[in-house]
Amino acid sequence: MTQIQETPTVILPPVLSVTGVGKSFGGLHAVNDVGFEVGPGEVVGLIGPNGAGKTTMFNLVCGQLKPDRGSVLFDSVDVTALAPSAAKRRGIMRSYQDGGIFGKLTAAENVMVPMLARGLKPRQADELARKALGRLGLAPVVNDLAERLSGGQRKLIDFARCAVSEASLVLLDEPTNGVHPSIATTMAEVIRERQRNGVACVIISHDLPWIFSLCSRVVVMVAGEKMTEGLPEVVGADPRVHAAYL
Ligand SMILES: Nc1ncnc2c1ncn2[C@@H]1O[C@H](COP(=O)(O)OP(=O)(O)OP(=O)(O)O)[C@@H](O)[C@H]1O
Repeated sequence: MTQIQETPTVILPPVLSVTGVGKSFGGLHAVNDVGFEVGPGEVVGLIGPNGAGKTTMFNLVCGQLKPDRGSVLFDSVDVTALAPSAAKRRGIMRSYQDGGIFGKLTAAENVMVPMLARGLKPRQADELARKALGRLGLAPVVNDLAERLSGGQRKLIDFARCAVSEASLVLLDEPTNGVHPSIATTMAEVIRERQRNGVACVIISHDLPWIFSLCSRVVVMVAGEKMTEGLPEVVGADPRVHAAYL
């Protein structure tokens, strides 16, 4: 009789583990007792109406803000008290809602900065930067100063910078804002490619069709609290989520 051997299931520890995190500004609970996990190579959406606390949550994860309560573990190490530069060195990379780039540098130079910082030769960094920007439709403006470019183009520079990083966790804040839908599709392809290389990603977006098609799981925040989390199709059909957006 043939014996069928079961393949053992390997459960990898989460790359990011946020537990009971809270942050208040004066009397305002911007983030109130929120927890969620992100597995290695997982792409998770973070959605919610304006003022829900999503960007504050990113600031708490990457060390830009210190939580009043709770903990943030990255690769099973407590990074709650780490400075942003230390979090970055450990492998957490983020993009910013406003593009967060250097206006007096060219588009290519902006993308090169983190690559040079990690020791790549200028020529190699320049080549990779141009390639990443070209893929996002920015080939004609690679040599233009970032301050001369549109908000959408600056968002793409910020995205390209994340795409070429060696981070194992990337936090993207409204990456498709002001971006043409065809380029948003290319961005999703880039994120999936990074995912296949084991890079985990948390994405804040108000573009629900885009985020639902990309993520394996969606966390919903409303007024500083986690309302729910689950599969995109389940979250998308939840009347509480619809009500929160209305
Ligand atoms: N540094 C700060 N000082 C005071 N209040 C702040 C600060 N940062 C955020 N807030 C407040 O905390 C709440 C949550 O803001 P946050 O930017 O995290 O929300 P969000 O979900 O990212 O919103 P949006 O989708 O509009 O970007 C808001 O009421 C905001 O005004």
